[in-house]
Amino acid sequence: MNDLCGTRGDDATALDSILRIALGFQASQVLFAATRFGLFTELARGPLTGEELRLRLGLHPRSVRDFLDTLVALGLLEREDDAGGADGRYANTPATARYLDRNKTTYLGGALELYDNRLYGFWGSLADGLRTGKPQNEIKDGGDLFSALYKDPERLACFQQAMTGLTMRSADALAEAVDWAAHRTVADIGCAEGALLSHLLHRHPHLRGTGFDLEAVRANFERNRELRGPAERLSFTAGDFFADPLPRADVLLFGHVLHDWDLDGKRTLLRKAYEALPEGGLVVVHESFIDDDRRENLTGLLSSLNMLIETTGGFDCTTADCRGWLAEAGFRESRARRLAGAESMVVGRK
Ligand SMILES: C[S@@+](CC[C@H](N)C(=O)[O-])C[C@H]1O[C@@H](n2cnc3c(N)ncnc32)[C@H](O)[C@@H]1O
Repeated sequence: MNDLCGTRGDDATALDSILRIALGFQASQVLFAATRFGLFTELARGPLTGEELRLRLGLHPRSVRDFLDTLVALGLLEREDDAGGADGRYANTPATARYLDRNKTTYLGGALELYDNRLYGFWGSLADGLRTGKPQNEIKDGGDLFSALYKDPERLACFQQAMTGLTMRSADALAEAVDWAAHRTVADIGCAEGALLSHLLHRHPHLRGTGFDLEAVRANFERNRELRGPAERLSFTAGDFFADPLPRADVLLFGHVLHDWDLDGKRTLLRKAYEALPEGGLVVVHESFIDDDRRENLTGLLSSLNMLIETTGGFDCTTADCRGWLAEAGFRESRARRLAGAESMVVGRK
């Protein structure tokens, strides 16, 4: 009989990997707590001993060493041990310095705050979602995700910052993967704060850009434009992409928008993009597309389950699915390409 004391080496590895998945919530909570305490922002000023950090963050002495060394083991902090046996000093890694310091424009913490405050709890009822096919968030009893989120300015701001942090992963890759020199105008449909547009316009000074999103987003967009610019080439158009025509531009971007909607919604948006584009114009869809074999891109697959939790009909798709819908909408050619990490894009040419 195979009991825990008698597991062989390969069984133990298999068991470890099951346990790592089962206890994944522990690592999430360690990262959420560190973000909530502002630990990475504190360390952005320079390395600190465990005791210095404890005092700055107002933590109890009992588990602080375990907490900090867990972050080291997770690859989220570095620790330099003092040769003389005194307290080691903790420092950010290059990645946590870049993405988890609240004072940097590359801060991803908005997304972590969203996962911590909203998704962590909602995912506790994934099984109910799988049984009923219904969302498990604020719209559990009906309604639209964005109207629900945007009723509360704090939740709106948190969601928008999260979107910025997530989408900026692909900003450099997008600036390079499209032949921008052949186009003069770009509109980002469902642009959120518009950080991606700012980046593209700075990288390509001949481009003019329009952000298109719900009226509720305007103030955040304008604040972000003041921060990042370029104000003279970047405008905002308020509208509802199902009820209103899309803005006319040479290139239309859809970032993490298609996956929010059911198949009819996706097809409608691509058809409207076709209508708004000139001959030779491009539609660029970028999100965590699932790999065509539906085995590898765990981020894309989990994102699709997240659409079950968050929306009434949304789901993530493969690049092959998206290219098929582009062909149906009339686009004469399309191509797919990896961007950064789990993100890819599909480009269709009218
Ligand atoms: C998941 S976010 C993606 C934001 C951004 N494109 C990105 O990649 O991070 C979806 C965006 O679509 C906007 N949106 C939702 N419904 C909309 C509608 N009916 N018309 C226009 N924009 C809408 C939301 O306000 C939000 O900014």
